[in-house]
Amino acid sequence: MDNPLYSVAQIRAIEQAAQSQLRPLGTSGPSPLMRRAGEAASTYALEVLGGLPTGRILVLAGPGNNGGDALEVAANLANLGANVDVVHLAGTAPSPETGHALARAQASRARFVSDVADCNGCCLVVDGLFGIGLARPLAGQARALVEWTHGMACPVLALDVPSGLDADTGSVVGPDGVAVRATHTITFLGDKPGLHTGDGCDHAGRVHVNRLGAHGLHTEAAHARLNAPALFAGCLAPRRNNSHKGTYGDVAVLGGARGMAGAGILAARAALYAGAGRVFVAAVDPGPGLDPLQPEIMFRDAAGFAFDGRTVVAGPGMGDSAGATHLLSKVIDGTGPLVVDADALNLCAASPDLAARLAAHGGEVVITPHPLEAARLLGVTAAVVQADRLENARELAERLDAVVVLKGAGSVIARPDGEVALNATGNPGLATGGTGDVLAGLVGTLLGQGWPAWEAALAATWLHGAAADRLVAGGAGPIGLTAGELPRAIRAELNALVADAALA
Ligand SMILES: NC(=O)C1=CN([C@@H]2O[C@H](COP(=O)(O)OP(=O)(O)OC[C@H]3O[C@@H](n4cnc5c(N)ncnc54)[C@H](OP(=O)(O)O)[C@@H]3O)[C@@H](O)[C@H]2O)[C@@H](O)CC1
Ligand SMILES: Nc1ncnc2c1ncn2[C@@H]1O[C@H](COP(=O)(O)OP(=O)(O)O)[C@@H](O)[C@H]1O
Ligand SMILES: [K+]
Repeated sequence: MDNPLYSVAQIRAIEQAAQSQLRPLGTSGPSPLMRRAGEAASTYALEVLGGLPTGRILVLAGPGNNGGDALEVAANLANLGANVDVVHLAGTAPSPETGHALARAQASRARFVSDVADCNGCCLVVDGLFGIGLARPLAGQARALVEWTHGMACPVLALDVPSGLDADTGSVVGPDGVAVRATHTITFLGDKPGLHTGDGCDHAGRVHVNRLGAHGLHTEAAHARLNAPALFAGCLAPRRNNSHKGTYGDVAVLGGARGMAGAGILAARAALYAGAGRVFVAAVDPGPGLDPLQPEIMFRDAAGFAFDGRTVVAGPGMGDSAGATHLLSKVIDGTGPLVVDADALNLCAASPDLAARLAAHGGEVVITPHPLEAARLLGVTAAVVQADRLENARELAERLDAVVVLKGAGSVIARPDGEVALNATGNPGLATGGTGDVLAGLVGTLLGQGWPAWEAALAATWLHGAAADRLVAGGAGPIGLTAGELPRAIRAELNALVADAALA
């Protein structure tokens, strides 16, 4: 599988298998994995620094095997001639590997110091305090060290996982927890979901994976992966010459409540720019009747609108009136492809009956909640959702028998059978009103062209983020990026992807 992401439990199993495979036959001595981790991380540190530095390198080593990795790094870099300081939080029962690493570091030119008071001028911090063995929030000296790193302007290289971050969930451990904010993370044996969602997006920096030579051991199927065009490339197709607007699907946005017409228009514009054959706004209240900037969009009264045979994007600017609820229940009871977003999700959260009917919907369904909408659907708080985005997205997908896009930094795309993908495109420029409406319109267009829900959700999330990245690269953000700019950028990204796929 491309870009697999492994849970801590899976990494532990891989580690065990690798240890027995790599130990010399018939011996029970230390495995070479920690040595390899140390070598890989020292090489990567020099890459980050652009060669052997003249300045000092500070290595923070914790009590467990993550600390062992750090001590290997300290020994390696010192032996190469670097000026290395080590702060070591010694444990009471180090593993044999960590014992060896400590002896190597002590025998090297690395200087062991008791605190970081005279390390302010260093050119690199190596964070080897805690990895996948983090068991509780950081406190005492470990916490103080992490807080100190927050003031450093130099690169910070985390070993395996930024200390303080939960590798499974991407949340900082503890109600008032702290975690290292790395510029780079080198992660061992396999990539981990927590580095790519929620707080992980701010704490991991650039993620580099090193399998420590343990290839062929990743037999247990990872149920999470990083989203990438390869996962939906099979659905990308160039337009046939002998085609017409009917070939590319009708998208109807069920929205347009009084005072919220803009949300429906944004979803409709996204559908248009993503290539829908015909785009309607089926408005629950009398509204503008025209988008002067995009007169291609057709406005209809939702009450008399024929939703059958069309892909419905329900929710953007739909409101929660009795009329809106009635129309939503009508489209949920239909059989066509369906996107459920925003107000439509809140109505489902408030009505177990609607939610049950949604779960029974006959056609393809993608729901696109932000964390608060997901929380309402699950009957918990947004903080609970954010504390474990993967599991909550999975739970929602299973309950509603739908593909879920749990939005926010590192969007989680989940399938009812438990498969999950994390999306790495996008940036905080998207944290502005209306961008979710654009995503919903984009998903609807792909569904309307016959894409399965999973691929449509993967592609839409990837394209939406890539469009935002394109805008930022061109100077239109992240500050002040507007949702209305996204559709054209999505068009550019989609055409580029289709052209690439045609060449492949
Ligand atoms: N084994 C191998 O072959 C390989 C392992 N590898 C590396 O090992 C890492 C995993 O090592 P690990 O299992 O020792 O866990 P680690 O992350 O060092 O932390 C556990 C230690 O911290 C302690 N502790 C926990 N939380 C704490 C807190 N909040 N505050 C204070 N203490 C706390 C805990 O003590 P305790 O909870 O028992 O008090 C224990 O001493 C992995 O991420 C990778 O870097 C790689 O080299 C590949 C090969
Ligand atoms: N910090 C961020 N990083 C990446 N993507 C983000 C970030 N903040 C928001 N987004 C994306 O922007 C969109 C916001 O959607 P939503 O919250 O529904 O907004 P609205 O309802 O105003 O349209 C989602 O696709 C979400 O994933
Ligand atoms: K670490």
